[in-house]
Amino acid sequence: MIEDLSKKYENGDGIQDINLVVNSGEILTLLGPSGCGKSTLLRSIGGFERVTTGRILIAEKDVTKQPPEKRSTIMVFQGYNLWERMTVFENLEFGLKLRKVSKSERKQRIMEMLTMLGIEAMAAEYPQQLSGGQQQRVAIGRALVLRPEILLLDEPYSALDAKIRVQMREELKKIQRRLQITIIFVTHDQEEAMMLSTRIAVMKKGEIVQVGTPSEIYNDPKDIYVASFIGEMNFVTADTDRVAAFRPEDAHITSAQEAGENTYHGTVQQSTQMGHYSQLMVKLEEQTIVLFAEKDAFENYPEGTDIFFEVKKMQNFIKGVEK
Ligand SMILES: Nc1ncnc2c1ncn2[C@@H]1O[C@H](COP(=O)(O)OP(=O)(O)OP(=O)(O)O)[C@@H](O)[C@H]1O
Repeated sequence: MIEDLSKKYENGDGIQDINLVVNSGEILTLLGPSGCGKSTLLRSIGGFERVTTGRILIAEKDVTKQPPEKRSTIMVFQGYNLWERMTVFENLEFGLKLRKVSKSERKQRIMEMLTMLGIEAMAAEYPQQLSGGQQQRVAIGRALVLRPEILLLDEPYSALDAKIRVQMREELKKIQRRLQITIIFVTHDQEEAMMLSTRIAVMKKGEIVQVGTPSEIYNDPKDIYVASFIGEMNFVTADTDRVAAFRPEDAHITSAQEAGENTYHGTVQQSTQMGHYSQLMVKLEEQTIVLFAEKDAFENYPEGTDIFFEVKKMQNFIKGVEK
């Protein structure tokens, strides 16, 4: 649990007014653009920052002033920081030795962990002999073998290519379920957050703006900032203090004859087949919006075509709160 936490660097940057309850056994993602304070919050939880105000409690114990090694958290940093001169086995063994775990138990725990991560055959190899994905597994294994209550991951997949990232996320979810561990995960990638999280905390300029399940955040964003950060959102009509918005999938193409109350009319500016669907960029009077349509729709609506579409679910936001 985090209470009224702030961390101010000397230059005035940092995080403030952070209140957050992390539930045991969940994957909570801190999501936001670069510089919004995700890593600062994660490092504070892990004990790597001296916080300015507020408290951090883990299982009701106040750990705010405790060093990292006294906390039941383990942090995996972005660059993994594997020890290059140690084998994979030794990388995992180091922390166990410090904790005075017996040799036989060390071996058993390490081999169990490597097997769970599918890298048991690499136990005797050195980090630089491994692929990026394998190194990432070693870093996670090195943390998990110490059996933390909370695993802290700072953009762990940012160095991996798209396909491996997806695979790693699935693996992480499986491991998390199996070990029933709590994970706090930092990312700026909204798709990654949607895929992985039990809940997402969306951050902006050092503060948390909304916390909720992926579907709560997606279906009921609190303000324009959250709405535009997660998924596609079209902002259409605006009166002096409100903006109306809809997701591309909440609109469907119709015709002039069928036009009803929530029907809009525009001109197709760009028509693209995206794979299993078509994407149409449509110019309205003032804005350009995005529509999704069935796979072959791009052929029926080439650039320059007049198009009518009906919006099924419109959301309203107060203007200016995104600033
Ligand atoms: N050690 C530091 N000293 C001074 N300012 C810092 C320090 N670390 C971070 N900051 C500043 O604090 C703010 C939050 O940084 P932080 O790294 O937590 O953001 P982030 O959301 O994790 O972004 P990124 O994904 O780029 O790491 C930024 O404005 C950053 O420049």
